[in-house]
Amino acid sequence: MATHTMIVRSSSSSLAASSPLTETLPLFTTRSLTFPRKSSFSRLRLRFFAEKLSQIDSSNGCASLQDSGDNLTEEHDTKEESSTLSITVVGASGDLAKKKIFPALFALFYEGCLPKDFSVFGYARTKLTHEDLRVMISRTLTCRIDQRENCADKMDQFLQRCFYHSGQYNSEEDFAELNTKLKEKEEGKLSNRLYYLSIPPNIFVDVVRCASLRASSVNGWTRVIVEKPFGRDSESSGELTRCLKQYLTEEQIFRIDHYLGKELVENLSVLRFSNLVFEPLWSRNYIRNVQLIFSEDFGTEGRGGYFDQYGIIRDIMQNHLLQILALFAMETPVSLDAEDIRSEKVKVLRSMKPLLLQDMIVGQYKGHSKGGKAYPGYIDDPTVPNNSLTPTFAAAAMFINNARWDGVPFLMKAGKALHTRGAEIRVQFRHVPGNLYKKNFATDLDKATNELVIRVQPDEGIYLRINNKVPGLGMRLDRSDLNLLYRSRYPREIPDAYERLLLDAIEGERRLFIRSDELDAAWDLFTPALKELEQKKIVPELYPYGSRGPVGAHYLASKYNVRWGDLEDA
Ligand SMILES: NC(=O)C1=CN([C@@H]2O[C@H](COP(=O)(O)OP(=O)(O)OC[C@H]3O[C@@H](n4cnc5c(N)ncnc54)[C@H](OP(=O)(O)O)[C@@H]3O)[C@@H](O)[C@H]2O)C=CC1
Ligand SMILES: O=C1O[C@H](COP(=O)(O)O)[C@@H](O)[C@H](O)[C@H]1O
Repeated sequence: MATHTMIVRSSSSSLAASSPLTETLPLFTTRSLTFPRKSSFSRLRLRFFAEKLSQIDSSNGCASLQDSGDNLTEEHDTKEESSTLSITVVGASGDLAKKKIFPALFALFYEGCLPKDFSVFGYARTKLTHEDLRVMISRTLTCRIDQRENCADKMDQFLQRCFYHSGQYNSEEDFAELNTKLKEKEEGKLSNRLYYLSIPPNIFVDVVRCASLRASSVNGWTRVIVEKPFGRDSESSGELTRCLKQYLTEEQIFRIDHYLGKELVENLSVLRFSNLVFEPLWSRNYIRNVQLIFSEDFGTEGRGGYFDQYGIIRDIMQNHLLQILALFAMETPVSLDAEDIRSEKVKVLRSMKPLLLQDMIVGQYKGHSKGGKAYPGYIDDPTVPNNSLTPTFAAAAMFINNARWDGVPFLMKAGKALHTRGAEIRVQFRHVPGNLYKKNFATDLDKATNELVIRVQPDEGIYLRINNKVPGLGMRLDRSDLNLLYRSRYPREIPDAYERLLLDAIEGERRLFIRSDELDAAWDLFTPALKELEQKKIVPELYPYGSRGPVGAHYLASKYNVRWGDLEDA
């Protein structure tokens, strides 16, 4: 096994002072050290692997190390014994914390992915006791596989490690008190601290300042996961990054885009780069268009206050869909290392043309009654102004100015309160030149093109639409699917995106987090059109709650000779 020797410095007490080096290998103090070359495979995963290998039938979460070939060293074990991990969820009383973060932490604990010595702190202004927090959290914890043994015991054990501290987000004193409580739990051991900012963005900087000055680790690493939105446009995003960097190094900032943690999005690179059949087709020579589609069958219920400031383009397109696009379209990275992958993503984003207003349409849902039930319109939400022009739906056509993708439309569509919930990538291939069977398709040769669909959610799957002879004496063709349905092929439940991302942040793995130059490139693509949209006060096309969205999306697609694949499926 290849090894690598380096000198590792001890980390310092301030968040900003923690160097990339100490970030990478935080558990070690000044000395020369030999560690496995495959450093992205963490000690936690390795330990889990070593302990559970014999019990696991198929890989999931921590067991993903089965083929790593790395060995555990006694040194690693000893270091882990003497270190602690504290995870502080800031905004613990909120929706995301309850729905996603605490359940993901429990799932990691349940799967044996957290270190032996960890504690979870909730921090928010709401006055709660430890017990109140535990009761609140316990309502949303589930065991991955129902009836799995020890689930109730595991929940109790997890809840006993959860604590609460009430404080203001801009109070250094309150964070100093938090620091005292964290230290009590850390019992003088080497302490690593992870903060999850599950709060509105306008208080990110206050929290980072207070945590940095008063509650960062003195002898281990301190990392901060920042939830989106990262600004509203290029300027505000740049300003946010600048402010955060007064207190944190880039290596300490983990900008989360939870779509990158979704199984099928992670699989994109595997599909492309480890199958000979796809990569040769992955260009303008064979691909006619690519569609990135997101839809939700519910409105902004309860989140109108946030949503009205941002709208669907900033909420979904500029981040989730654009990130998928970057992974889809990037060139082969030099390696699977975070920096190599992120550099390729930046490159492709910077090769894209900024979105033009004429290549975009916007919509907003209106109230609708169906089956005796009334569904409210967007502006019926009391937290949304009556005259709001905020889009709850948008479609856009984007282009990449490079040799691989020149002229290929990348169409995005995202909407709330539509007829269904789903997220998918659709790749429509070109026509077969001189198709011998064209008479079998009547006049619509478009119907004969192949389509690859990567269904991110729900019911994860990948299918390739091909033309096939219908069995029989005649020569009739139909389109059939070569179908990889995850629930049949991999019956284990798929981990939630937040589990993967939390584990990565704990391990210092940055591959699935957004680097600041990626963020800048992403905003540069959307900022001009967003500004124009708002300056011109473009009125969104209304569409009924529960419908397929505004008809403008079809006109936009047909401008580029494209049909939305999801509608053909319907
Ligand atoms: N909810 C979701 O599904 C998703 C959320 N996000 C992002 O995650 C973060 C958290 O989201 P979510 O949990 O929905 O947010 P919430 O609105 O539920 O806010 C989280 C907590 O922050 C505190 N808070 C809320 N508003 C303010 C305010 N104006 N000033 C100070 N404190 C406030 C409240 O705690 P207290 O009053 O107790 O201090 C609240 O419980 C946001 O950045 C959001 O954009 C990202 C993806 C999905
Ligand atoms: O980031 C966000 O994502 C959710 C959708 O996430 P999913 O994992 O449930 O698909 C969306 O509802 C929300 O508006 C947005 O902020």
